[in-house]
Amino acid sequence: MGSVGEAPSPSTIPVIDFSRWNASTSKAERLAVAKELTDACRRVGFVYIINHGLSQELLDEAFDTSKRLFDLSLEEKMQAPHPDGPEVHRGYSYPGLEKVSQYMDGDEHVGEQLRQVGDCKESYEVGSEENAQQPNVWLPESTLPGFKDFTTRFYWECNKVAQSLLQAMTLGIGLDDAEYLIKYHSGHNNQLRLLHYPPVPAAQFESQAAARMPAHSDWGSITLLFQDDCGGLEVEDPKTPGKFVPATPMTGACVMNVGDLLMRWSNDYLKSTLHRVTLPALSDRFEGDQRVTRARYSIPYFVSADTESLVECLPACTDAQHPVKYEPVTQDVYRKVRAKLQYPTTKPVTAAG
Ligand SMILES: O=C(O)CCC(=O)C(=O)O
Ligand SMILES: [Fe+2]
Repeated sequence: MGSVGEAPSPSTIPVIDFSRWNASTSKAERLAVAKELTDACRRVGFVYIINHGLSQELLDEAFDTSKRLFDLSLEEKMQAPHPDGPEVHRGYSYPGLEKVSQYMDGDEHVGEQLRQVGDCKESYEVGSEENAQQPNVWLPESTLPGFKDFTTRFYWECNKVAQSLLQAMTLGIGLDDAEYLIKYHSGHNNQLRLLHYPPVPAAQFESQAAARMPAHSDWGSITLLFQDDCGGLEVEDPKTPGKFVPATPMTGACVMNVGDLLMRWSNDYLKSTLHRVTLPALSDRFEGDQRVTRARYSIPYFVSADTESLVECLPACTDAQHPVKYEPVTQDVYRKVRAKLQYPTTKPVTAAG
């Protein structure tokens, strides 16, 4: 494990004011934002986006909705259970069901061993209603009135931001066709995830019986992440492998990062960076005799290419000095290899974390 993070500095994770993209009609101004964004995605792989277009009111409602969901009893939440196995990633995952790891060789036995240390988190995944491969799993409306309506609306609002960011990146990368990336990202293969890391006695972390979310990279194209004020998200310092720096919460900002498939697509021009969730900052880490950690709520939105997309080196990312590094692969084949390691192939014995 890397060393504990130091104070964040904007030079580590850049901040981009995206109102300059949304409001601008000047080509030069848009190109400047696009270059800044692409540069951040190359150097760090992580960037704070401020003034992205989602109102604070909408974000507050998203966190309220998430809190209402996780405040339900386990029995109620299990009315929308994540289906068994790694194929469909929708509905409610109780603490310990999903194990995040960076292990990618495809050996299921190793995957099972990694799952011995449970991740102390619960989550709920929502997708497009039109994604037949990944059918949504909804709670009965009476269990959480308005949940389906709100999360569906929020999903499509996040997709608007994602599309603007992809357009800016297309320009920044230097692709001739301004719609190049958008064409592969209809939005129907994205995933909205509500995440709750419940309070846990510190001893469980100290004895390494539990973790929040170990270091990993995301699999898709880009991820937009909204986080509460708890803290704990850390990003690997691009200059010092193994050292993690905090991605300190910034009210209203979205933390954007590049995923593995976009890195591959760009012939490693863009960077998919390791990140993890540890305990909150020292100052407010523990409460009471049991030294219980604060709860954390976060909302990642994973943006993925459509399943049949053939991911082969972007035209602007190869030349004589930069030969193509990777074989073409479809989004679907790539996703299946990664998903297999995160969810057990058989049903675990208990439903409690
Ligand atoms: O909770 C967070 O802030 C990080 C979540 C994350 O990295 C993920 O779900 O891939
Ligand atoms: Fe992640």
